[in-house]
Amino acid sequence: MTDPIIELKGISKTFGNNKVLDNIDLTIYQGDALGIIGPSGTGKSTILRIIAGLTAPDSGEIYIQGVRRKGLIEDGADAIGIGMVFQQAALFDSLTVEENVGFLLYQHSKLSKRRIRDLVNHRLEMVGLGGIGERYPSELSGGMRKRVSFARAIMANPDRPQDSAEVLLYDEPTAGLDPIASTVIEDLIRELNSIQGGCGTYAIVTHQDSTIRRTADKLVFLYQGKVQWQGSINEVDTTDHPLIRQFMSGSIKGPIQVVG
Ligand SMILES: Nc1ncnc2c1ncn2[C@@H]1O[C@H](COP(=O)(O)OP(=O)(O)OP(=O)(O)O)[C@@H](O)[C@H]1O
Repeated sequence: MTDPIIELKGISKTFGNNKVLDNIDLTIYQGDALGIIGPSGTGKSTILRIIAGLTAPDSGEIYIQGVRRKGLIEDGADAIGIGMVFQQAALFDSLTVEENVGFLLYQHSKLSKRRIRDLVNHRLEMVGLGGIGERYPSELSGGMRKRVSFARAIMANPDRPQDSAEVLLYDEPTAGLDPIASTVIEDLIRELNSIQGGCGTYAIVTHQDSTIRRTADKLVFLYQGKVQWQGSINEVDTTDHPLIRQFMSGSIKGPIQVVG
């Protein structure tokens, strides 16, 4: 087994009266392809935001490569870069694709415009969108916008390699996509996992069966604030854990309360 790259210890988070995460322990190892699954509203996105340093837990500790994180990501950089691909591509509509992908480099680096353009083009090629840098997000399909947001998440500054994302967090990257567009994104997630300059470790939140099966090696199942089950992708079909059986079959009968 490789070393832990991210460790959550005793993480709790309450919104109002809603205790969303209740003393959660979770470890992500170098090279993990971890799927986080569970019914709606069980705190999957919240966990990703806590790992990314965008949301503070109420209690508990977060270790990044063995170093305890203090505060949020804005309070100090982690030892490794952690990138997040959001459910909505979250691109700036008034900027071109190139300006979106190179946004942080244009804002914060001393690299020349030409150098940034080359780096952006390379990333766009990695996601299969070479040559579209001049277009605006409104001119792209939903799947293309997601791929552009991938390119932005894996953008690296050669002057600050420590800022490159070593861990990527995907929040429902295939939600709302047709099955073929989903396959393109799923393949991309896997490819980024293996190619040089990609992101070797990732966690993915998804409801889509194909995405669970094609992108995750390990799974954690969240429900009622707790990690209720962990296992490999193969075990998801063989375990007789009642929560997993109900969830994977989509049955309304079982221990998971049907909301609405
Ligand atoms: N900033 C916030 N303020 C108040 N409540 C919040 C906030 N963020 C999340 N919540 C609540 O916390 C709960 C968990 O939300 P979260 O988005 O993490 O769930 P999820 O498992 O990702 O859900 P889904 O599968 O539907 O996307 C929900 O009840 C949500 O309404």
